[in-house]
Amino acid sequence: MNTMTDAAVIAQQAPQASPGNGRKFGNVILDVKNISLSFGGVKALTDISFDVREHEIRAIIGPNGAGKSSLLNCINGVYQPQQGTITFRGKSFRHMKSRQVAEMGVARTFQNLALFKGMSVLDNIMTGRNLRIKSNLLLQALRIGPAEKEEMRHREFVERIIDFLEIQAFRKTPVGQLPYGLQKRVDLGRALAMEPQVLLLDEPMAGMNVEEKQDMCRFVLDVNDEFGTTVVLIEHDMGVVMDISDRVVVLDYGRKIGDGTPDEVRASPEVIKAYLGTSH
Ligand SMILES: Nc1ncnc2c1ncn2[C@@H]1O[C@H](COP(=O)(O)OP(=O)(O)OP(=O)(O)O)[C@@H](O)[C@H]1O
Repeated sequence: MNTMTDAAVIAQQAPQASPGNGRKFGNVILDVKNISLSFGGVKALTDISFDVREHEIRAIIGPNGAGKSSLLNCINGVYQPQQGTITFRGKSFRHMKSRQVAEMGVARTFQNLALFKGMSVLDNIMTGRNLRIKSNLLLQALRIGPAEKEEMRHREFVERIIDFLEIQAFRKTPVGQLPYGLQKRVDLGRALAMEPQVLLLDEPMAGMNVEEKQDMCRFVLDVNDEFGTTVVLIEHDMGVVMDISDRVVVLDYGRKIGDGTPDEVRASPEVIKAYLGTSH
């Protein structure tokens, strides 16, 4: 999306009822406090704080290089911020491994897909169940006793996700043969297979055509609505962000310059300036 289009959406769209209106949120499930992250001399994030409430759809936006992915990577345990804390369901951490974060109930999708291209849709989504597989590797390999029953249960769960995402026709298709929009949907399915309480989506609509974006929006809203999953998403498409988010955090040069409902954020002169002043 070009500069004027982004800025135009932020500044000129007629204020509408926020999608947050009438929606019920729970307590704070994720609390990011005073996070700072540097790579050598590059300050990727400076003193970032924001919270996410249960059942909310929370967007993180900002021009290229603003620090969005770095922030998601801190929440996810991929990056370890030099300062600040992240509290997830009352448990605080700064240096947590990705696997531990995942075990606590946080799943994510990736900007650049992290799927096994040669494996089927079903097997890719099944990899999302790994954290939940209890039986040992030998029993799994031999598919005997409790391992067989457990695998059946996981397969049933994965089939439900496949139905939910309307990708039944591609169950056995190697992921690499699918159009990009469907690959993104499989990536969402893999994250959903973890039964997350918080789903982090890194540019879920990137590279999609209009129809694919509409489908993905619907799935994100349905996941949030039907499973009550809290969603934190990075997205460049301002129309999408303003349509589906309850609250929006705005970053620029690693600092937070806005935080509020879509209406509040798009009325902010600082946010408008950040978008007009960039080639993104
Ligand atoms: N692993 C890294 N090593 C060094 N610098 C990094 C690393 N990751 C990010 N940065 C720097 O941190 C800053 C923020 O980058 P980040 O990727 O988080 O921004 P972004 O908002 O996600 O950008 P984009 O919209 O282009 O994906 C940039 O200056 C980037 O060059």
